[in-house]
Amino acid sequence: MNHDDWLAALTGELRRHGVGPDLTGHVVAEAATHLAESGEPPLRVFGPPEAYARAVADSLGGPDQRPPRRRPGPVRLAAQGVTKRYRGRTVLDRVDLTVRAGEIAAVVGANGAGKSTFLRICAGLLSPDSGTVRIDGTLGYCPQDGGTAEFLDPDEHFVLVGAGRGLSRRTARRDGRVKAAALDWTPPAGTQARHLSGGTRQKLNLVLAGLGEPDVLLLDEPYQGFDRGTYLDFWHEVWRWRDAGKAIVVVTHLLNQLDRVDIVLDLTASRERVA
Ligand SMILES: Nc1ncnc2c1ncn2[C@@H]1O[C@H](COP(=O)(O)OP(=O)(O)OP(=O)(O)O)[C@@H](O)[C@H]1O
Repeated sequence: MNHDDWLAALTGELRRHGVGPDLTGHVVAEAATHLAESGEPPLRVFGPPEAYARAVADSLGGPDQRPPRRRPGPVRLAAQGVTKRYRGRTVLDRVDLTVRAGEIAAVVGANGAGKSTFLRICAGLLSPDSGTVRIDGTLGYCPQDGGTAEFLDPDEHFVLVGAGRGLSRRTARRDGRVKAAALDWTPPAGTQARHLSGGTRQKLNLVLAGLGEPDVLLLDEPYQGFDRGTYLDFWHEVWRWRDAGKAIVVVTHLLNQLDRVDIVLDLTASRERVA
């Protein structure tokens, strides 16, 4: 089944499941973008259109559809009125987000909606034009790409980042390797990051984000380049973090993940609302 046939079938299935025309258009456009970017066959990326449409429809069904979880704890991340402009163009307009210990928030929106910008502001790497972000606790950040040092091998990354989080060399290496194993990855000793595949570098990025068990995890589309098995491992790791009382923010543009999270911040919708 080619991309166009799959997208046409998805459109029909979404409508059959009672998804409205606007949201159907949005979901189909997102899927088309992802397919174009990944270059993979649609059946491999999303599965059969009827199953994907059902998952999307289920994810709109409200809290009953979500996996059971413990009661959330104290507020770990509080973003209020975050506004960012680039060359006079408003990318983020008074965005609010509150995430408590034991909660997962998804930041969604079309390409260019400002998801990465918002996460970089939350990570303290970028200043907002107005608004505030308060983080209570330690922080781990997994960038969309480029978070690794080309000439260091994975163990050297663990030691370097671990040192910043107060871990001894030995503990950092061990923690890094345990977290890598959760993603079904054995870091090769002596292989510099520049020689790792894109998906493997993302695994390294993700392991680094979680090193030392920070209280708040900011993950910017961390699963890009992951194969299907690793992708599932990734969500198990995120749920484990949630059960351990972490506050997690995951940037994504795949709507079929929304039933896996507790809070959804749709930046497209927020911009449309204030327009
Ligand atoms: N440093 C910058 N200078 C000017 N414009 C920028 C800068 N960084 C981002 N932008 C613009 O701000 C908008 C939001 O970018 P951002 O990367 O946050 O979006 P995104 O939602 O993460 O997109 P994607 O889904 O493609 O990753 C885009 O239009 C982008 O071109």
